[in-house]
Amino acid sequence: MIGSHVWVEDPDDAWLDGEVIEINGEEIKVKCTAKTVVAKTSSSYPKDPEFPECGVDDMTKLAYLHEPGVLQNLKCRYDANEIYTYTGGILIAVNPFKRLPHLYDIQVMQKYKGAALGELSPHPFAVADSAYRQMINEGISQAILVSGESGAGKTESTKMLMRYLAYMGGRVSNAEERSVEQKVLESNPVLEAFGNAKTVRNNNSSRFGKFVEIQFDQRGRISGAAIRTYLLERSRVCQVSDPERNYHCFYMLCSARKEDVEKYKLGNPRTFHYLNQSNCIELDALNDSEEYIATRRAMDVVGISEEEQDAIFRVVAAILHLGNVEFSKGQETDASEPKNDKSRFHLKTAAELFICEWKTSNMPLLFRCDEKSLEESLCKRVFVTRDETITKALDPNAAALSRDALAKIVYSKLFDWLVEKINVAIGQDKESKFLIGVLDIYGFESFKTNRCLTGCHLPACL
Ligand SMILES: Nc1ncnc2c1ncn2[C@@H]1O[C@H](COP(=O)(O)OP(=O)(O)OP(=O)(O)O)[C@@H](O)[C@H]1O
Repeated sequence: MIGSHVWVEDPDDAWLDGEVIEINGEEIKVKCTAKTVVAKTSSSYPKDPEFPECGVDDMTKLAYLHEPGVLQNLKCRYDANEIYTYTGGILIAVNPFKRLPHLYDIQVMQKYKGAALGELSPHPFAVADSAYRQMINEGISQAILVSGESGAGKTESTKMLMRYLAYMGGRVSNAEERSVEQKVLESNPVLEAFGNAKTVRNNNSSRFGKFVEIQFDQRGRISGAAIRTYLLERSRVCQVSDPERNYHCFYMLCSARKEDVEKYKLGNPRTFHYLNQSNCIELDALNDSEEYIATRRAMDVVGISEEEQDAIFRVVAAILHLGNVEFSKGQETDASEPKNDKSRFHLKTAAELFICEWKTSNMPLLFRCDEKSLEESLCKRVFVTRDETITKALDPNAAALSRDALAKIVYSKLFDWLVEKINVAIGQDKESKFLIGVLDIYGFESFKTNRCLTGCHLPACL
């Protein structure tokens, strides 16, 4: 109808609103603020002329629940620093990309305690409070799903949920003993050091899914917790492209205190193949050497001993050395061998670092190899049939693929071990009455092509 207000799609601004000034069959002419556009009637949407200036705190209150209406509402709330909005029982968070500490302080937590969902402004504390109340009142375990695009703010929202649950179910612990909730929150830096990396969208992107299970006793007090992780992105260990980085721990270790860098025979990260495939080495807002110290401290807090920490970083360094082993043609047909002295040095160092004195550590024995065995495992493949064992030499390309597969599997085992270790340190309550699970699932990304860049089909690449 002429004079009605509509939304029409726009290639630059996604949606433009304006007034219909002409109708020609299937097409309408719309006068927008900056320009007049012609659009198909079928791809235009009605606009609510009475839409409140500051938007609505629950999308279900919108006169029209369509894409331009939802986006307009989120935008005007965002402009007023209102980053949270409900859609019924679902909370939508828009990443503010700036700290808003007044939204999360203790007074705010107190305000949300016991308030019904929808009574106060939309907030992760309200969602956590509602889950906690339902668990107590109905005696049923609860789950909160946090989902969204990479960089949307899932991990930050998860931390807020955890903080609130810790506030509600926390015990008064003595100064010497750390509470379960403290340990869960303090395990974050360790998991982030080994499971997060810079991606195009997020400088601290979680490259794994995480399910945190908070266990409660009959009285609603936290009695234990467990962290389960899923689908660590293994391919990143060997392949990074501009402007992304590998896992933070590799850069941290290269920037560690001098004695550690010397002990692990490291140096400039640009000299390592697994790091220098991307030009992005340093990050503006992240000091790798400070992060190294902070990670070590966080490891102390979650109960990883000095000896275990050394074992962990030896494996990290060994992976970097392994990545620098290049192969050339060997003497036999289709065989391979380390390319030169430099490759031999890295192979030897990787083998040395992989061998540890695992006396008191219960870390799984990843390797117990000398240089020769490591070389053989990379340059040859062993097939075991019912009657015999066949050893086949691998050409340089295949040897490089075995090297990468080994690096990936070792790294993912190391990550699993760390998670296990954190769980032991936090302590689980097998007798717990109920639990609240928070699932922070891997942010999805949309690429033109989604595939493994090596083209190999090794399971370790998946
Ligand atoms: N509520 C918030 N307040 C302030 N900054 C935020 C908030 N949410 C997100 N950010 C900022 O955005 C960055 C990315 O957020 P976050 O790591 O939570 O995203 P994500 O959805 O978990 O991404 P990925 O799936 O890649 O791990 C954070 O490092 C932080 O700088």
